[in-house]
Amino acid sequence: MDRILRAHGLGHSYGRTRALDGVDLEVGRGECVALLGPNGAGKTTLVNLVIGLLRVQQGRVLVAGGDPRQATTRRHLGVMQQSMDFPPTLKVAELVTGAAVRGGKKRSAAGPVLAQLDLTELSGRRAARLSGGQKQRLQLAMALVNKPDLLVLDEPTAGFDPEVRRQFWQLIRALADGGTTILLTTHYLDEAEALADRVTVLSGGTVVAQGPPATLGGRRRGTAMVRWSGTTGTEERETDTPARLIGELFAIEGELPGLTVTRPSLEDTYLELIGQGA
Ligand SMILES: Nc1ncnc2c1ncn2[C@@H]1O[C@H](COP(=O)(O)OP(=O)(O)OP(=O)(O)O)[C@@H](O)[C@H]1O
Repeated sequence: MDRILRAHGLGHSYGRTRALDGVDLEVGRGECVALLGPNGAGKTTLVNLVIGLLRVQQGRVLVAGGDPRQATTRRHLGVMQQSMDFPPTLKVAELVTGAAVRGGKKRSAAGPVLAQLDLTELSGRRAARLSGGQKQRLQLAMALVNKPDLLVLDEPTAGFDPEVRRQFWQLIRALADGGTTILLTTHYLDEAEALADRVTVLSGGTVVAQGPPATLGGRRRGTAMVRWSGTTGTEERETDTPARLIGELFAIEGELPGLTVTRPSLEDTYLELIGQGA
């Protein structure tokens, strides 16, 4: 697969704080990859290395084959950061046009992107006065106008109400389905599940799990817990094949009062992975 992002062996410290330690991350063309992890896991540090805001201390990062600290490589990136204040006088269309011109595109590139993100009617509005959800769409328009090879979204829905979050998910999903390559960070497991083809879970600066959302945690997710009331109290067994185990138990016990079968949810698995499980 054509890799748009290749990061290998990344380590990063702020003074004595080890923020990243030996992190590998790859994103293939057309993939949507989520970086999931609790506060302080190292997500923003990793993103800042990918977008060239931080200098690499240890390891290597290549975006579209180039060093993200170089202006020529940054042209391949579209970035939406956690918060952005817009200058008080600038209007929506001016900001998107400005972003196009800075990226070496024609001014006319702005129109289709404004339409795509449902911003055409807001073109003449001052950006600073938009609602949170509208500002977020504007930031996305500014990131997309240069048709980036990699779109980077750092906690794109932090602080939004559920409806705005869901609308934004639809937008991102449509972009992903249209072939845009996306790297996003999130605290929210449901967001990673809704959007990402692949999830990388960071905790304490290292990758603790990687894979499609449904397979997070590997085999543990498939493991079921079978419980029943035995003569000496509650009995429990872990198994990958609960139907077979129950059949065997019935054959021995004759009956299994209070029988329950539970599987860990993705949420349980995630909390366990980041060391906050029960
Ligand atoms: N500029 C900085 N100076 C010192 N320490 C920092 C700096 N930036 C981050 N850190 C520390 O590095 C670690 C990783 O932080 P980072 O912001 O990358 O995590 P994060 O996963 O993005 O967290 P959050 O979800 O809270 O944004 C944390 O311990 C944090 O306190």
